[in-house]
Amino acid sequence: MEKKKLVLIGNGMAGVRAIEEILKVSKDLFDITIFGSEPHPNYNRILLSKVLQGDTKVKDITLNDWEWYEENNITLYTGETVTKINPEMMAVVSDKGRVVPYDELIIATGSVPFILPLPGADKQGVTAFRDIKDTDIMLEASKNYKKAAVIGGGLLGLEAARGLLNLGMDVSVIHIAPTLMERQLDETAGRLLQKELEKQGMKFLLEAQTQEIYGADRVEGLKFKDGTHLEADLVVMAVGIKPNIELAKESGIAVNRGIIVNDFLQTDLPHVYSVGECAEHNGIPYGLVAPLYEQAKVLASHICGQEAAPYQGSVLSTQLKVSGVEVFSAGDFMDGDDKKSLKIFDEQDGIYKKIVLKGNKIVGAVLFGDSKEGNRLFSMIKKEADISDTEKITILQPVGEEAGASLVASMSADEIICGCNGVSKGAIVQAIQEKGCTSVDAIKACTSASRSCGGCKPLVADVLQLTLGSEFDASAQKEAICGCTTLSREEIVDGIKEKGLTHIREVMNVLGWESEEGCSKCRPAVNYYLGMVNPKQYEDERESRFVNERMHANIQKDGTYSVVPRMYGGVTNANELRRIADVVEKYEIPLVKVTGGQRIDLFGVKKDDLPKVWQDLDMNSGYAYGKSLRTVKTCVGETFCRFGTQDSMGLGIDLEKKFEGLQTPHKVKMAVSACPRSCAESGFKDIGFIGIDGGWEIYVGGNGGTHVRGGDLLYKVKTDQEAMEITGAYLQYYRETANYLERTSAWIERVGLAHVQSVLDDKNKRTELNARMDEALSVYKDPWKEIIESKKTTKELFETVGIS
Ligand SMILES: Cc1cc2nc3c(=O)[nH]c(=O)nc-3n(C[C@H](O)[C@H](O)[C@H](O)COP(=O)(O)OP(=O)(O)OC[C@H]3O[C@@H](n4cnc5c(N)ncnc54)[C@H](O)[C@@H]3O)c2cc1C
Ligand SMILES: NC(=O)c1ccc[n+]([C@@H]2O[C@H](COP(=O)([O-])OP(=O)(O)OC[C@H]3O[C@@H](n4cnc5c(N)ncnc54)[C@H](O)[C@@H]3O)[C@@H](O)[C@H]2O)c1
Ligand code: SF4
Ligand code: FES
Repeated sequence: MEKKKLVLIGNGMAGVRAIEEILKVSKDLFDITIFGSEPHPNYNRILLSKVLQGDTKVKDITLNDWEWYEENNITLYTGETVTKINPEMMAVVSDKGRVVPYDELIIATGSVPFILPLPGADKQGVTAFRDIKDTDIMLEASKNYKKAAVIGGGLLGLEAARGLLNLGMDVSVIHIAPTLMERQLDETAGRLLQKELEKQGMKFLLEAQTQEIYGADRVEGLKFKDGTHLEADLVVMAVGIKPNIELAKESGIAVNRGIIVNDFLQTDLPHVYSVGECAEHNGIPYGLVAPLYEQAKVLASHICGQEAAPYQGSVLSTQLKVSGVEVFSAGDFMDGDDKKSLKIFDEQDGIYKKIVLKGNKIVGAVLFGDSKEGNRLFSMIKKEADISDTEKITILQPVGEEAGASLVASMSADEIICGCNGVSKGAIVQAIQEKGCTSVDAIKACTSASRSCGGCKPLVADVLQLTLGSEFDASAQKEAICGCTTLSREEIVDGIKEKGLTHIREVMNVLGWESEEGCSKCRPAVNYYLGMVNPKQYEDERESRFVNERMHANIQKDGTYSVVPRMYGGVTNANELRRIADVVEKYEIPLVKVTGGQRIDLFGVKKDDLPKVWQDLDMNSGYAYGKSLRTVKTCVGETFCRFGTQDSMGLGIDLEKKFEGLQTPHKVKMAVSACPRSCAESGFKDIGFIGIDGGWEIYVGGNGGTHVRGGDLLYKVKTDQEAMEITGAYLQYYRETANYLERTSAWIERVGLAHVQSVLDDKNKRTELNARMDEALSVYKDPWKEIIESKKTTKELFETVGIS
């Protein structure tokens, strides 16, 4: 049978999902041609926020690569826009003059960003945030300019603003309404969100109406209706979107705000369907992927001639993708008239939860500060669950057994885990049990769960853990650590444990390395894994370490070394300073510099002088070269600062003394600030502490380097002792599950904050982790003193070993 010709206009998320669904039904029904205006294969638009925030790269957000089109015999025209649909000829015409006939046509042209018709809106430096091109404009601007203004305090505007902050820009959000995200949040949640984002460094101008964008060729600022102005050299417009309907309208297809479709996504023109943000169903054009994917499924069944349940509209739920902020909103979230609400508001901890009830049914919810219950509430809203037999408050705050159990354990099989892709817990369990999926990536490939915004990854990991029990490994990734072996990190660590391996060579022999000697990638990694598994028995193989770690000093451009002595919590005294000054003079050290980590760096030390310098300094190594704890930066705190509510120096010194010398997969930096002003930059450290009234907030996964990342709030604790206990357990879990050379910022993204929290919530696990941490710390000896005391090591390092 000859295949029918299917043409898709719009190579975006909804259109291509419809094609995927069609191919699932049958690969032989259609000859498929796709037109896309953008020059890329189909990519995950949602993750552009993460690209801007520095968490991922453009190259990593492709959903269907070029090979996928080829493998499925799809003719793809990228960088080519369809300009005309000719219903009589049943053909489309592109801007390159190409004419392609169709038997069935799908219009999935998405939306266009709404650009305020302001004077100056066409100036250089004014952009929307919709596609890769816009993202590139912002990334580029951040390299040369400092002041960004984002117009629109909705989901898109706030995600853009967070990204620009991460890129080092000074960011102001101009919002027309009195509170943020007013389309998704009530006033209380909107204000809490504003407070939290202000803490992160965002500035806000509320109820502000922009009148003009001024500047010469490039934007220089914004003028407002009240006569005030704001300087800006980048302006991002995020004031909503409009369904992209021009092509359909000009072709005579019925349109309203969007292209009007029926319950099977058919337009009023025979053989022409529409799906995605451009389509309007029952008066609603949708702007989130979950409903668009539901539409794509119905369309696929219908176009393939299968019996399909009609599309009946979608209830929406949203989450803001800004790290450190938990915001969830679903359904009809405003109370009033016939709707009553139930609220919990913990002002001290900044937690606000609200459900909206219509009679006995939950119709909406807003969560701020703790969105763990989001999925459960969303399922109840979608099912229009009757709660007349339930103690109402337990819906917001489960008590007893339910509160203690993991969230996924208490979910029923039909409850949705991945909102974007509509994947239920039951479907994930089925993929684990019947298709042998053992990792989040495998589940993604089998079910599409976690394929879009990625927000459900921690829950998917929890379902895996629940279903696989002891066979589950949070960091299960089937990725060989290097070309010398096919084994992943987990397989190597398991091999070391199960077979009792104690040397690098033994690991390579027993676990079947392809190259006898290993390489510069696997030798240091195996060295670390061996030390991590057997801290007491394993003797570190110095030769497998990188040169700086072998020499316990950082080699410089000219072959000399830099030496950084430990200064606990950045605190020093006259004796230490005197000794440092004497050493500088005695060894003619050319540069003395204060580091960003609050200590003193001696640059230009000759290799032969290193042991003598260490001896004269009589201070511990600052490990400025190692994959270990570097510094604990502190502010002066309550001892001297009038804002301080906690003893930041005290906690910082205790932390540094306890964890110094700890071997970790990558370097670890900490900071302790005694109040939310965070002078020690606690939000951008691997572990950061911020003093609040009555305790500490602990942030994790922050990074201030090439991939800037704001830390996520792990816990709030009351005492220094609790802070130390959580830190020990957290660091040990990182040591045990991260890949060698994986920073905590990348690790927490991979395994998920919620997953780590679920491990640390368990008191027994915390105790066990701390016990293993104490064992690892018990073997620490200061390496400088060790070298000085061992003539053999001194001779080997400073007389025979060449540095390469
Ligand atoms: C930064 C950002 C973050 C987001 N985050 C989330 C989120 O967290 N969760 C969520 O659910 N949603 C999110 N969204 C929204 C989500 O990305 C969209 O709902 C989704 O991409 C819409 O899919 P679509 O296929 O309808 O449109 P699109 O993905 O826009 O695809 C339409 C494609 O058609 C092309 N096209 C248009 N006209 C023509 C023509 N005439 N000829 C050829 N090609 C044409 C366009 O160039 C475009 O590539 C986000 C959006 C952005 C911009
Ligand atoms: N996490 C997510 O789910 C996510 C993230 C980004 C984008 N998106 C989607 O992308 C689309 C676009 O997002 P959006 O935030 O632009 O749309 P939006 O309509 O949700 O928000 C636009 C905001 O801009 C404000 N606004 C309107 N005119 C203004 C003006 N003149 N000055 C200042 N503020 C003004 C509005 O009050 C509104 O809050 C939406 O469909 C959204 O759902 C979703
Ligand atoms: S973080 Fe707070 S307490 Fe610490 S120095 Fe800054 S203002 Fe003072
Ligand atoms: S909830 Fe967005 S990918 Fe699963």
